Amino acid sequence: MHYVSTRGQAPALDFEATMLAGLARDGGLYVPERIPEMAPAEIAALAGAPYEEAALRVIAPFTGEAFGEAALSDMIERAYAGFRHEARAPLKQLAPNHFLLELFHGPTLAFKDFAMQLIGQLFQAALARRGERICIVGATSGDTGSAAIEAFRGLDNVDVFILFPEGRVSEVQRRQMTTPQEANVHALAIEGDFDAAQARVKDMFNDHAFRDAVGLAAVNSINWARVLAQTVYYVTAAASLGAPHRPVSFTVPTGNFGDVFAGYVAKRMGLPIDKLVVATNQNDILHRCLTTGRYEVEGVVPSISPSMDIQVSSNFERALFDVYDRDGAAVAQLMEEQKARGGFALSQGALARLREVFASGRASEEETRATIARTLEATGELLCPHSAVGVHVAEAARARDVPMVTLATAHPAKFPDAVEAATGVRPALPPSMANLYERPERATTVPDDLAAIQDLIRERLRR
Ligand SMILES: Cc1ncc(COP(=O)(O)O)c(C=O)c1O
Ligand SMILES: N[C@@H](CCOP(=O)(O)O)C(=O)O
Repeated sequence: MHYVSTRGQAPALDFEATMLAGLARDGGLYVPERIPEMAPAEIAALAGAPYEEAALRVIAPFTGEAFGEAALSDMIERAYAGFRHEARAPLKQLAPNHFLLELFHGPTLAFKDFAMQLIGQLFQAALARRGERICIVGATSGDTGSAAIEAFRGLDNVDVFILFPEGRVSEVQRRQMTTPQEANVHALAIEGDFDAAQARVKDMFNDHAFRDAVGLAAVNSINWARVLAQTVYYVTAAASLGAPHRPVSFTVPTGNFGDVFAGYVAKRMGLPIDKLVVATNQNDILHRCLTTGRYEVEGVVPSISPSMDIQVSSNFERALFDVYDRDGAAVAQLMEEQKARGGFALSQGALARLREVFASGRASEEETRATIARTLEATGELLCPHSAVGVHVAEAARARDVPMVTLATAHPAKFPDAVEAATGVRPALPPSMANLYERPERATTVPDDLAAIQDLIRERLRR
């Protein structure tokens, strides 16, 4: 199995090299040369199967020769052993034909753990075999950072630098990143928003001398392995609702488009997904784009769902690659336009092809708060604000005869202020995090300046 860049100019790589590379050297994102398909009988066999078995069946065809099946199976077992729910990704019914897929039972209370716990294992196996060390630099709007730190803390062949937007993550998210005391963990508060942080990370990958000198690696959904691991829970959810014999739709709270793109991969593998509904908060560039055909970056406006406060949505590039018939030059030109002019117009054909798969909607702050309150009252389920954006959009988008699954992407206790303001109920952290507020914090504030951040990283690596 080989992977190609969405901008068409980087060499094709196998799975392990793709995972270690992160961003392609032409600035693009890696995608599989072809998507392996699952036969209907294979999908049906996963109904009720343990999550780990489904993960092995979904992931193995993408990893090729990189890991033997037994080794991959062991890594998957270890990755999910620390989840607090036996089903890993349980489905709960909210209303007739509307289900919630709870993705927050991992160690850091967000869906990121599904991929990060696994790629922690995959990285360690690859690095041990190669005798290499890496320097992870990630950007986060709150959840990727804590999940990455949890997966890589304390490893002696990995340094983890996480750029989070200063003052724009919840206190729990910040403390999850600033309280680990291991020397290989570096929490950096950038004076800018998530888009700035992600742009600086991509700048570092595009500075090939720096990239090679420090052994740069990616844990954002820049890394194909992240997207791949997130594909699994679409398959388990659909199979338990009757796939392949019954279509299912998903509503996905969306920011960087990685999670919903994982759903798209599942659809391409043969999962009978009717619609993938992109749910945005007031930072609604994706909803506007799917509505008007124009992708126009506006300034990020902070919201009560801060992890989705994103305007430059990295993985949209992967979807564009497909709807532009895998024409890397066309995608590179759109990305250039976005960088130079802050936006681009989709061709009519590309827009039509996107709309065949994706629908979209947006939730205002008020609608998000009202959904948290209403859902608690009607179902007893306490939603985090991101999941509430999803539920609000799903309620408008769902068809009577197709089950809708809304992804619950984080635990409400990560956003206690917003949840309490909406409901009067302050969600408690799980016991493992009970003393989070007492632990000492450690973070360095950095300007939104590439050279300054690179200097800091070089200096920390020299110590
Ligand atoms: C809690 C939560 N919900 C939703 C999202 C959006 O996911 P994506 O960026 O993959 O679109 C994020 C951030 O990634 C998140 O942390
Ligand atoms: N919401 C994310 C933003 C980064 O997304 P990623 O999937 O590309 O890592 C976060 O919480 O950090």
